[in-house]
Amino acid sequence: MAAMNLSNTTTSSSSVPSLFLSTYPPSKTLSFQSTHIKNLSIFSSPSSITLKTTKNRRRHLNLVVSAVGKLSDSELVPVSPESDALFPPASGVYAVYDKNGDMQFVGLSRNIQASILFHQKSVPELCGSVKVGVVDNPNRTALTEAWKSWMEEHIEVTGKVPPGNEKGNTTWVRQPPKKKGDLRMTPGRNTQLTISLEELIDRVVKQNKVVAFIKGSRSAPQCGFSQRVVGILDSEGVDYESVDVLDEEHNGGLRETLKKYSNWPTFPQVFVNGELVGGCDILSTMHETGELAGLFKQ
Ligand SMILES: N[C@@H](CCC(=O)N[C@@H](CS)C(=O)NCC(=O)O)C(=O)O
Ligand code: FES
Repeated sequence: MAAMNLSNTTTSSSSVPSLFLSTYPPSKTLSFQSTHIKNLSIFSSPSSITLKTTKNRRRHLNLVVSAVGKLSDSELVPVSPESDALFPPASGVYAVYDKNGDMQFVGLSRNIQASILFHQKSVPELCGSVKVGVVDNPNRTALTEAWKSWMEEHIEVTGKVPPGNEKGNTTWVRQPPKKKGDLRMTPGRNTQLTISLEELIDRVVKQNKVVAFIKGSRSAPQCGFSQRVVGILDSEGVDYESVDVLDEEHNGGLRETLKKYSNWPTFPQVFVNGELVGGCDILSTMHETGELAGLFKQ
């Protein structure tokens, strides 16, 4: 926990009382001036000071107080995918060194433990050892300050930014999962089908566990009902195929043929294990009751 010392109280030449505070660990020295402050009461916590003025107005100062020490003073802990070195699931900064002891990356994280595990899995060859610094009061400013102080210290010593922090380097960042594309019933309008569209629909719904026939693509649904169903399937985390019934170029005639095939007049239509389950209303209810999750497990 950080402690604060009232190190000095002075009166400046303009007769405005000034207050100098220092923090321990010595992450920041803070000075404060106010014409409102005459008699002060000070209440402090690790993250803020409340100053009570003669007018009984409370003034809060949020401090950037962190328990992060210097990078050079932090302990270097060897890691490997097999090692059981456990880091705190806390907010803070971490520096990753390769097996030759060269620093590769300085990161900040809301969960140091999860971030390091992620790096160990994604780039084990670059993870030899790690230094961590927990930030006590992990607001955004405090985290950024801690990260900056480690970066600056490293740059001062080596004269360079760690390779993983160079502009454009994506080795250490989580890539958002790529959205699957939509399934197309034909390669294009000019392709002659050797089987009927009904048969093609039958194959698609029987050969894929979950198929959603929607208006628009899964990445840009063209109707609120379809959008809702895509959202439900995404949140269920199920692997599913989607077919855009509005795509006349690749799925010409599908809109009307599917209504006859399923005997269901509207879209979206969701099939599971070859059977029509329903549209937006049915899927929403089944999602809320948990029935859908059960069905996907079958
Ligand atoms: N209550 C329906 C709502 C879906 C709906 O009404 N869809 C309409 C408008 S998008 C539809 O597909 N109409 C037939 C068509 O556009 O061919 C459900 O639960 O799915
Ligand atoms: S396209 Fe209008 S409600 Fe679906």
